Amino acid sequence: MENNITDQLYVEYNFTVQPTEPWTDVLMSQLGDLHFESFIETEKGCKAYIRKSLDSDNLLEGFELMENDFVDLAFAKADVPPTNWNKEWESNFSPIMVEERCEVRAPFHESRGAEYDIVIEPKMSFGTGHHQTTHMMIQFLLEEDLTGKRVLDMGSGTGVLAILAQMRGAVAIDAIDIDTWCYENAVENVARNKADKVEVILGGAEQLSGRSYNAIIANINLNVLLNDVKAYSDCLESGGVIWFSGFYQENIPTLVDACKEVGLVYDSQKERDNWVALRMVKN
Ligand SMILES: C[S@@+](CC[C@H](N)C(=O)[O-])C[C@H]1O[C@@H](n2cnc3c(N)ncnc32)[C@H](O)[C@@H]1O
Repeated sequence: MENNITDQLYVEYNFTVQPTEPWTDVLMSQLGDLHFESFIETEKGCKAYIRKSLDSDNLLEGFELMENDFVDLAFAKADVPPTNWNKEWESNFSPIMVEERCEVRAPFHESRGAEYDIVIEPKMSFGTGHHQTTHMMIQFLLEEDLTGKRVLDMGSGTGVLAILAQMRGAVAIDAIDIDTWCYENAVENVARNKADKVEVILGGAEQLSGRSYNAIIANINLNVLLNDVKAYSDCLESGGVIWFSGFYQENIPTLVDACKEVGLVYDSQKERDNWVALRMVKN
């Protein structure tokens, strides 16, 4: 399996975005919904990568941003030569430290002995702690006492937040992701960090029926959160906490309104470069 994952074939879409602000961020967020797995910002927009097996000639037909009058979008695409993603990461991935307490590093980085030392081999999955949203979720988890709690990490990516939840005392953690690649990668990272209370599950909100949690982590994107917020709330116990991220400051009222409808009350927020993370509590 290791070789299959490292040597998958990818297609690169090189996007020109006019104006780049704020549209490159919006574009990357929306491409995530179309199964693009990683992004590199460029001066003129971004490069986005999708597995060749998920690409098609008409992939972007009907894509909303292409028809948006406020932004000019153009792209060129090309096959990426077979790549050893482990090697790529070795040259690109620097360890990060959050609040001087939680380090997220790759296996080839030496440990600095942080209170929470998480080893992640991200390959093509989201969640190295470098992204603003992951960083804020780590901060929230460091502030919360999860002792004895049952936790859901929805949209778990590399599994970094589920692993941290166990380190913070959670006794049962479900890490659910809709993407097969993320699922496989999270299984590996959970084993690597000996996070034996984390169960990795492939799927989306349909996996939640009959489950119940004391706390939920959901770092995904606005569309998915709005669509699935009721399912999340339904499996959160009264008094439970839910953290959301994966959207911008301007989206807060929309999400808070949708939360109100399903009994979730605003508590507090964090911001990083216009990205936001919210802490909400269930009535
Ligand atoms: C922004 S990443 C977050 C990864 C990680 N939790 C972190 O904080 O770094 C969002 C993840 O949600 C997953 N995802 C997208 N839509 C989803 C859905 N409907 N249900 C579950 N997971 C989803 C993606 O595959 C991706 O891994």
